[in-house]
Amino acid sequence: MTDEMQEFDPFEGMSDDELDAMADDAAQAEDARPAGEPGFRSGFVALVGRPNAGKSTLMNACMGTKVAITSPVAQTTRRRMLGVVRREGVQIVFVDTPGLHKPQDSLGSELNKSALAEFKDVDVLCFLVDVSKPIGRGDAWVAERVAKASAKRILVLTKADLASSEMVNEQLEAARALCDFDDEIVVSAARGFNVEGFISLVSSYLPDGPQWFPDGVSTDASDEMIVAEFVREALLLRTREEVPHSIGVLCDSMERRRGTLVIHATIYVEREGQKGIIIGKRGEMIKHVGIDARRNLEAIFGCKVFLELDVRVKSHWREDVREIRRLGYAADE
Ligand SMILES: Nc1nc2c(ncn2[C@@H]2O[C@H](COP(=O)(O)OP(=O)(O)OP(=O)(O)O)[C@@H](O)[C@H]2O)c(=O)[nH]1
Repeated sequence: MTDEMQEFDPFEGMSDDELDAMADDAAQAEDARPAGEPGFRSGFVALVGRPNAGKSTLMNACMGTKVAITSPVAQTTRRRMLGVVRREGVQIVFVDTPGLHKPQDSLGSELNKSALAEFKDVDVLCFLVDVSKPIGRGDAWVAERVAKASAKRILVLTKADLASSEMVNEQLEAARALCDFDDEIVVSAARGFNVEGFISLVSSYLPDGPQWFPDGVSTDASDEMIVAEFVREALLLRTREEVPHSIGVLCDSMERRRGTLVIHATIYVEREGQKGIIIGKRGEMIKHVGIDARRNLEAIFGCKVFLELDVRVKSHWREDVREIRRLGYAADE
């Protein structure tokens, strides 16, 4: 670099006020969303709430297809996942987030970080509350963060099929006290009740904008990520107590051979005993996990799948951020 270049100051002669104004302009330009077709609306809509509130089930119901895995096990969702829904003149990009909870380990902290990161980047925040569970301190903690976000806020009471209309009204009242919401809706994703109403409500809060994803793209998840998640779902549905929480899955390879998708995935657990449970007597458990996962993967990929599974022990991986990152469960930096 020459002396002449080192001494060159592009801001020379500008006052502090002018420099501040320039910085503001630059920030605004960065915030500005690309223009879409006239009258087209779009935006990002995060589904947030406590574990098990029904976030993934609602996203799948809106999409009319299963992209996110679901189970009765708390903290099923370990990665933020996008689900794209298209309606006349509008594109909604749903963001399914991990359930917010009191973390017990590094994995839990990463999951919370990953969910909270969405609070500042979306157009609409949907706070999901399970109608069948008493509202507790955990909901209040989430609501406090929802209240501070600049996005539009919608209260979504889920699992309406599990409650009488009296219970729904009581829960609505309790949830309204948590935060000042722009709107509210009661749904049952399992029964399809008000799912279309929810899509319309969310759409009404979206700004003018571009089509963020081309037609035909329904998620940002890679094929490998989908494989790992569906193997994990099959395991969650067949294991109990601490075992489901100790499971991590990585898709090692995927290859198309004469119309068949040949997949190898590794299941990680924390202890030898857990490995034994997952393999099961004479390999029965792992065989059934493989069958369940394969059925779902064949439906998703639309072809025959050959799925090979290994089980390995990785002690205390849930406390090791490097391992958490390797498995894809860490919050983005
Ligand atoms: N009866 C009923 N059950 C539901 C409904 N929605 C979700 N569930 C069930 O509730 C459980 C949790 O649902 P998920 O969609 O996995 O919940 P989540 O909020 O994504 O959970 P995390 O991943 O832990 O954050 C599953 O067993 C679902 O089948 C509903 O509308 N009615």
